[in-house]
Amino acid sequence: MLFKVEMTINIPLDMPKATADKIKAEEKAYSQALQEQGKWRHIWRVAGSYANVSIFDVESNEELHNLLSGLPLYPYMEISVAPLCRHPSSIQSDDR
Ligand SMILES: O=C(O)C[C@H]1C=CC(=O)O1
Repeated sequence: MLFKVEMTINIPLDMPKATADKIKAEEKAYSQALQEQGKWRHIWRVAGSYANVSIFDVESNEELHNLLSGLPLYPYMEISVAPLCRHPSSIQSDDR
């Protein structure tokens, strides 16, 4: 199941830089592990914003929820999720 996920990050201004840097490093490792597993298919920075648009490929809504709620930056994110399905005009031979 494919989902578009938009994440906007709002780290509190009073969070110490060392703390923020640690959480960001954990987030990067978590994200890259999921990308290597094929679950986090795409991640794009939204130009001009501390936000990303991502594509996830998971087995269920529950799996997506568990992955997203495990993000180290999750407490500081606004997240929106949209389910995706195949576009009838797509020339791709599969959903990749
Ligand atoms: O920077 C972001 O967009 C937030 C977050 C998502 C993946 C990652 O490495 O950081």
